[in-house]
Amino acid sequence: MAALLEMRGIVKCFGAVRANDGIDLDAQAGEIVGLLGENGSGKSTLMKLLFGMMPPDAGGIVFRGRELSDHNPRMAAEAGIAMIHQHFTLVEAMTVAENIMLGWQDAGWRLKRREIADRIRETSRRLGLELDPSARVGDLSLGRRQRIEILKAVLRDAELLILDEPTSNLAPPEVAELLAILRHLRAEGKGIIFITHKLPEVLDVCDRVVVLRAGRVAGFAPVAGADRATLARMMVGRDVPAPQNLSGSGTGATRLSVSGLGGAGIGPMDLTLSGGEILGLAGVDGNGQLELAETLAGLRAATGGSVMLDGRDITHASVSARMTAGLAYIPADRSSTALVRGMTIAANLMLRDSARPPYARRGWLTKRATQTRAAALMQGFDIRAPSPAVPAGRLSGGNQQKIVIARELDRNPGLLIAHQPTWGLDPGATHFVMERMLALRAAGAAVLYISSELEEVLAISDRVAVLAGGAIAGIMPRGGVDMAQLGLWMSGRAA
Ligand SMILES: Nc1ncnc2c1ncn2[C@@H]1O[C@H](COP(=O)(O)OP(=O)(O)OP(=O)(O)O)[C@@H](O)[C@H]1O
Repeated sequence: MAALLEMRGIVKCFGAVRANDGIDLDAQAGEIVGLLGENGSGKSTLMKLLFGMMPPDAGGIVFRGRELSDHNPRMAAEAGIAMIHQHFTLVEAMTVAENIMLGWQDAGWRLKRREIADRIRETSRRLGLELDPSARVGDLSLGRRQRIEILKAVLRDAELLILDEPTSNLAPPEVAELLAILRHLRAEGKGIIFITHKLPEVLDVCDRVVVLRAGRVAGFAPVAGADRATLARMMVGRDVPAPQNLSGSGTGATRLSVSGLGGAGIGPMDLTLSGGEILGLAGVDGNGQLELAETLAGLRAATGGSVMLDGRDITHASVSARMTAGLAYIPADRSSTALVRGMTIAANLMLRDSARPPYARRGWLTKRATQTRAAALMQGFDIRAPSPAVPAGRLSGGNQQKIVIARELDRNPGLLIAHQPTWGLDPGATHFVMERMLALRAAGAAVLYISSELEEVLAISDRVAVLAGGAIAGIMPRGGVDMAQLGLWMSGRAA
């Protein structure tokens, strides 16, 4: 049987960077191909070329037996390829059905509202999308919005769906639902290219993996018989050990003391964190994680209670006063809140030090000091880019995240608030970041590690707390973790 998709010898360079360096990739109808690779290995670039978002420098694409060249996204969609973007192109004030209709007129479709609603209901039931045509998009979770994009693709008869890290912003139940939807799509004969760094997802749903490294195919294998260690080794080219969480005394003086803290979506809440301690905050996303992190970082106002850092009251302190007091913050949504995409890597790395000697003198950044520090951080954190002078927005997603992590960790903070710090990072980078958090702990810092990845929280924390409904449902020491109890807390059923 001819392949649904054949990409041959694909090359794409950005200046001196060979983002794709002669890549071959096939996909069949009715199969899920996992496209894996380290941060910056060329996955997104390859998919952008396939979808016609930019032209390759060399190579050929054959889709359903026809050569696809000089195409743009519209032509790719007409040929039967759909790209499910991470940032959705939906109008929030409109209903699901209205959003589906947008663009249909262009495609020459003339359907009555009722017929459209019927089609949506039928397809939604068949694929397990659980979408109500009359629901307002603004009221729907991220997972549901993503499903509207999948629905759009299916209703337009897409034969190949590209999903680039589709699970990174989803809560665990929604991840499981998405994987079930992918299985339905496969059963209907669709081809799927699935990019993810989460190896359990790959093992769960993919038929085959193709692994990229530095713009080339480093390996491919059927998923049957593979395990996490094999996949991680194929991606990184070496074994990725589990982080060693050894000492973890937590016996230092209290660094963070939160009492009766309230704000929009959270509280009142009490929390203490000692130096030399990592407190893992588990829980299903959307239960006040963002609100708590932003209130502690000074981006949202507290409406009650107090926050003390090293004995100083910072409840109403500005963001910069908190930073000066020793607080560092890695937000979950790094690309829009913590990075200035148009600014260089060096400038982004220096954002917090732009007024401090030796990096700044009389209000001006000193070029040599900043370049030297930026180059050192790029090396230390394995930020892959041609030079510190490249705009941050040109880096791969994972490398952009490493800029923020490097900047915040390098300041040797007394208190680090890390919200989903490993989102978008490959296994090697994830391991590295966890090791750095442990080093920070060993140096006496307090770390609040907020993550919906329970496995990570359990691996790194000295105590595990659960946030549910904007409140701390309970806290237990790492040694005595009771999974059943954790589950109850996470589901919001206190027991
Ligand atoms: N528009 C661009 N201009 C310059 N360089 C780019 C551009 N887009 C990508 N690159 C470079 O191409 C390389 C591959 O990037 P790509 O985004 O394809 O990686 P990726 O495998 O998707 O990574 P990640 O897992 O971090 O998302 C990187 O070195 C990146 O910096």
